[in-house]
Amino acid sequence: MMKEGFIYVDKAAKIKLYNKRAKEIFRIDKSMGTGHPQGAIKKGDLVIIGDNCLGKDDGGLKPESLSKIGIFDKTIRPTDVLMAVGTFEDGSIKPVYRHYHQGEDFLPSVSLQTEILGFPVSVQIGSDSITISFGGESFVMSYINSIGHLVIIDRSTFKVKFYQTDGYTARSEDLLYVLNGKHYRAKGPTVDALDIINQDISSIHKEGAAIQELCNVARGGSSTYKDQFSEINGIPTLCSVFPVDIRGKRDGAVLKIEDISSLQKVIQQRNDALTYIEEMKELVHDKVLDEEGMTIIKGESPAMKNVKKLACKASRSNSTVLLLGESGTGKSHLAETIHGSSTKKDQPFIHVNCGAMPESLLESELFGYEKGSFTGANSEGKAGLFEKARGGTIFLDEIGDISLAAQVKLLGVLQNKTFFKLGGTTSITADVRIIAATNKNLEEEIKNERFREDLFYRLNVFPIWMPPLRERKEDICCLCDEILSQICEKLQCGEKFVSPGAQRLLIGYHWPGNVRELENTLERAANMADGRIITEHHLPERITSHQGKIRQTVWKSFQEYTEEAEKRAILETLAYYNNDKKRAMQALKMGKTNFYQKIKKYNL
Ligand SMILES: Nc1ncnc2c1ncn2[C@@H]1O[C@H](COP(=O)(O)OP(=O)(O)OP(=O)(O)O)[C@@H](O)[C@H]1O
Repeated sequence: MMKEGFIYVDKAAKIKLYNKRAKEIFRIDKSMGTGHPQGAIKKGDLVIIGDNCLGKDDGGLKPESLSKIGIFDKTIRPTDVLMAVGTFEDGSIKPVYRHYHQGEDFLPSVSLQTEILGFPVSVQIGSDSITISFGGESFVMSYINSIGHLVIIDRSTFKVKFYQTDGYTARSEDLLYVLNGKHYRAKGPTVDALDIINQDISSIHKEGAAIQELCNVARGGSSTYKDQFSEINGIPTLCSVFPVDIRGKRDGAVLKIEDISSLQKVIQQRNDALTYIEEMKELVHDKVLDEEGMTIIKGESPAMKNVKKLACKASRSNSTVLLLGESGTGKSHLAETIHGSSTKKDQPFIHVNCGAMPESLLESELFGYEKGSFTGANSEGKAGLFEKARGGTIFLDEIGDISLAAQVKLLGVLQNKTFFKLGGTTSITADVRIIAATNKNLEEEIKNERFREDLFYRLNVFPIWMPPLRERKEDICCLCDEILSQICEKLQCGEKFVSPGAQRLLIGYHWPGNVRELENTLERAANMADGRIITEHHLPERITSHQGKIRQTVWKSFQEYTEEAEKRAILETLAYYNNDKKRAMQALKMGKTNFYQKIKKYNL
C-alpha cells in the first residue's frame, strides 16, 4: 500500500485528487461509529465536552463560549483542561463541570462522573485519549497534542445526535463551530465518506505552512518545499510540494504527505523520559551534595535550605556567582564552601578583600606587574592574584567598594577572560572562577553612578542572597552549637553549652551584626563562664536588655508579612533557576497569570 498521501489541487486551489492514504491520514474515510444524521445543535440539547486544552484544536473555544451551556466561571482560563456537561442555551439544568490549569494542577488522568435526568454521564481525560460515555455508550477520541471532544444528546429523544470523530477538522466540525450552530454532516457505516473533490482546499485544511505553499505553487509560484514538518488539521506530517505544468503552463500543484504521528509520539516519549532522567540526576546530585558538602553551612530554616540548594548548583557550574547580603551573614563562609564543593576544590581559593585594599594597590595586586612598571615596584615584577588563583577560584569580597577605574579593568577580565599585567603587553588568560560579594545595594550604587551597570550584569549571573539572622531565627540554636564547639576548641576550655534561658534571649535579639555578632557574643560568653553552662549572666547587656524592648516592636500587618514572603519566594526561585521564569513558575506551582501579576506587582 502506498505510504504517502497525495492531494492535487488546481490553480484555483480546488481539490482534484485526494488519494486513499491522504484520507486515512486525515481520518476522513472512516465508518465513524454507529452513526447519526446530519443536523445542528438546538436549544435544550444536552452537551458533553471533554477538552484537554481549551482554545487548541477545538475551533478556538474560549472560556466565555462556555456561557452557551450555562458556565460563567471567570477562573476558567484558555489552555485549561475542561470536562463539562450542560444544556444548550437553556438554563433548566445546572451545568456540572471540572477544570484544571495546565501544568499547575492537571493530573495525567482526570474524570467527571455525573447523572443527568437519570442517565449516567462520564468524561475521562487520559494522557492520550478522551472518552465520553452517555447511557452506556462510549465515544473515544485519541490525540497526540490536543483535542476538543464533544457529544450532543437530543433532549426530546435522549438519543445521541452528534459525536466527534477523527477528521473533525477536515469536516469543519470543530467543537466551537458546532456550538455556534454550524451544520454537521451525517456519520456512520452507511454514509458516504466526505466528498471532497472540487471542494476548496481551505475548507478541508485550514492551516499549515504546507497548505499555503501548495496554494502558492498551484497559482504559479516556485517551490523548494521538500520534506518539511507541517501540522495539518492537528496531525504532524512531513510534506513536499511539487508544481504540475502542462505544456509549459502551470496547471496546479501536488502535496505529498507522510504521517509522522507515531514518530512524534515516540519522540515525545523519549523527551519525557530524558527530562525525567535529568530531573532524577539533579535530585540525586543535590542530595549527595547536600549531605556531603553543604552541611558545613549551618541552618535549617527554609531561607537557608534554599541558600544551600543554590550553593549546590553554583558549585556544579563555572558561572560567576554574586553573593549579596548584610555584613556578617556568612558570605565569605559560603564562597569557600562553594569552592570546596566544586571540582576546583584542590586548586587555590584566593580571598581578596577589595574594600580593605588601597585603591592604588588593588590593580597591581589583582593583575600583577612587570618589572620596573612603577616606582616602588619589585624589580622582579609580580604575579597578581588572578594568576595565583589559576585553575581555582578568586573571591572578590566587598566588590561594591572598588573604584570605577578598577571596575573597568575587572569588566575587561569578565568580558574577554584575559588581562594584562601593569606595564605588560602580553595578554594573560584568566583561567579562574569568580565569586564576588557585597553588602551594598548595587542597584542603588548604579543609580548614584558609583558602580558600573555593565559590570553588575556580568557579575550578577548567579546571585545568591544571604538572609540576615533576624529573618531566620530558627537557625540560631544550631548555629550556637556549631560556633560554640569551634570556639571551645580554639580556647581549649572543654565543651560548653548554652542554657535554655540564655537561648531564649539569643533568639529574642535582633542581631544587627548577624552571625559574626553571634560568634563574638559566644566567644565572650565562653570566656566569661567558668563552668560548662553559658547563662543569661554571661551575655552582654544589649542582649539581656533587648528582651524588654521586644514588646515595643512595631508589628507589620499580616498582608505586609504575606507580601514579603511572596516576594522572597519568587526572587529566590528565580535566582535558583537562573532567571528562567518558566521553570521558576513551575517550581512554585503557580499559574502563568498569577505569576506574572506578582512579578509586575513586586517589580521583579
Ligand atoms: N552558616 C554558618 N555556619 C557557621 N558559621 C558561619 C555561618 N555563617 C557565618 N558564619 C561565621 O560567621 C562569621 C561571619 O561570616 P562571614 O565573614 O562569612 O560573613 P560575610 O557576610 O562575608 O561578612 P562581610 O560582608 O562583613 O564580609 C564567620 O566567622 C563565619 O565563619
